[in-house]
Amino acid sequence: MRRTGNPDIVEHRPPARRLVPGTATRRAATATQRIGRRRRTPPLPYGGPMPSTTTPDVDVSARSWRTLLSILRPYRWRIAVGAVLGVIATLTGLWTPRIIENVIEHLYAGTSVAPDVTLFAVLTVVYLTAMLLQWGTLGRTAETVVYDVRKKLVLRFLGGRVAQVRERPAADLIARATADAPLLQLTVGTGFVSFVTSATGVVGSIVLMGVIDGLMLGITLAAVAVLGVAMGLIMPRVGRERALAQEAVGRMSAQLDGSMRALRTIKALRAERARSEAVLADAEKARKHGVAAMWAELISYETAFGGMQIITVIMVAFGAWRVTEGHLTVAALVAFVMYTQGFIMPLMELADGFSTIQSGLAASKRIAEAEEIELEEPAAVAVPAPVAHDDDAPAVELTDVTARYTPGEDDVVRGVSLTVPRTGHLAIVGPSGAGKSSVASLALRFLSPRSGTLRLGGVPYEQLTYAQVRERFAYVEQEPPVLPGTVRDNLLPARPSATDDELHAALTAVELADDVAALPDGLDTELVGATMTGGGRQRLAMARALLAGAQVLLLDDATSQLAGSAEEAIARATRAAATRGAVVTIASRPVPHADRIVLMEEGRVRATGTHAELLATDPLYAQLAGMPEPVAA
Ligand SMILES: Nc1ncnc2c1ncn2[C@@H]1O[C@H](COP(=O)(O)OP(=O)(O)OP(=O)(O)O)[C@@H](O)[C@H]1O
Repeated sequence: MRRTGNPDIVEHRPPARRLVPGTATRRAATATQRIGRRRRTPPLPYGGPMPSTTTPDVDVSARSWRTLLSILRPYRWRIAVGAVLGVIATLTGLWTPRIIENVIEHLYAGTSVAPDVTLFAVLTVVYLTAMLLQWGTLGRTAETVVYDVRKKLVLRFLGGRVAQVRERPAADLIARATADAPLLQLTVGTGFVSFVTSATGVVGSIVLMGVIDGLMLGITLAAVAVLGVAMGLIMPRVGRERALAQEAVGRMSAQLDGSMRALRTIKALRAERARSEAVLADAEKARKHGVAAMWAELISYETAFGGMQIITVIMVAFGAWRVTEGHLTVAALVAFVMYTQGFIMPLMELADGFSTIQSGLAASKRIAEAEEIELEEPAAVAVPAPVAHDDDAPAVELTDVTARYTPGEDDVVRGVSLTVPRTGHLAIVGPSGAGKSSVASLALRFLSPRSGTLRLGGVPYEQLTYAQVRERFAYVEQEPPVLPGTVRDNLLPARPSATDDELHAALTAVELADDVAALPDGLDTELVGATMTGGGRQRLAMARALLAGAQVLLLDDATSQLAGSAEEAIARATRAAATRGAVVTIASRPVPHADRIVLMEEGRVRATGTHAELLATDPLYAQLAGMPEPVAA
């Protein structure tokens, strides 16, 4: 398998195997072609994003090995079968020079070459069959490894703890599933297996060359040892430079992702050039390390092939002398030179396998890092036991809850106690940073309390699964995003069984029905988040929340970007929802129509009351309302 420019496309190609050292298969992969091919289809590192927030780290530690082996363990038998098939193909190819030797001998002796030709044909069939099976087995396995790794990562990213997922740049995580995973494919396809088959080829060639002429083998091995040392010095540099290029491309992708998200701000600041330079600085580093890796690779191949050509010339000259001295037949010399020529490819495959495994190690290290994100709940809790909620208990109850986002940092919610009744409208109001959204995060279990208790319908959160908690809420987050897909895809997750009429009713409630009807494909129009107004996204999210019909409608600044009739429509819908269940709105301004208001400041509940009560008694609330402070204060 070879890497192509596209990180997701990895060309399947069996490791160059030797049917005949120096013949069709062998010649097809001469040094120049190999280098040329690499140039045309550069290895992934230069083409795919590989974000990392850490400093470049090319550590190939025992831990990386353990990780790589544990990722590949489930496929070990299939990889072993591939390796065995590769060994069979290699051993088959090893006999070819001996057959040629026999053919020449028989031609000199005037005897029939039919048995040799027949054997050659049989070995060719065996070789082709083994290659076919090896390619098929490894290709399939490699694709399966990538799929399984991607599946694990996607499930972890979407099923992981919110705080842990959010603290990592999204582009970084995405790259681990998209760009790192295919590197394992290469490791399966060419890495381990080419190690085994190449070693077989090298050992087999040595044995057969020794059978032909021990002295010539000795000289060849001495020369190859010198070459091996040179290659050993150069090849690790290839791996190092590749990894550094991967890191740089990764940082570039994170930079570009952030800049694209802030496109309008960047343009308004006329900062396009500065941002482009910041992105391209990493692109330049990737280019620099890519070129360094290419040169190291080029030098190693040039050294290997140049060296082997020199060895071959020496062997031809030395062998010719041995022939004239009567120590060797011409046929044996031909066979020996063929082995010499064919010797280099397994050696280079060994080196190639080494650098491929290094890339696989780097990739598995990053994949393992992503797998450190803890899942909210193990798969075993997929079918939770039913819970008996107390019908008389409040919808949600927080008792003396304290929480923080990062261990060692300040608490952002401090001893908060509040009750959300089963029906009615509760508002949580406070200045920016007061901890209002953090309370919502606690209620939705995006954040875990450090102390205190949360209850849902009288049942402590610890006795509920995350899903059991969240099914009771319909949530509109601050600046809600558009989900990938159509209008319908954006609504149905709230109630998969909803009919078109129900979808239209929800859209009508937020005054979005006419806009959707005007779209080219109505409900089935693909939405592009970037082209939707903030108000449009809020109304769509509100429609989704209304459709869910959950017990608690939790709205975090849900109308901040709305005005006029749309805002009034949502206020109407909210009032209606408050008669059926609980509505909790979070706002930084007073909410006059709420039944009860909890005023928060610096993570604490500062006061509780109705709008009129707080307006009359609390200076902060009055200040938020833009009114003069109460006289009593
Ligand atoms: N994911 C997070 N990681 C770390 N700290 C956070 C995180 N989210 C919020 N905070 C911090 O927690 C504190 C409370 O923030 P929170 O968003 O809950 O306040 P808020 O009252 O909702 O403010 P706003 O109205 O501006 O959204 C702030 O100091 C904020 O910086």
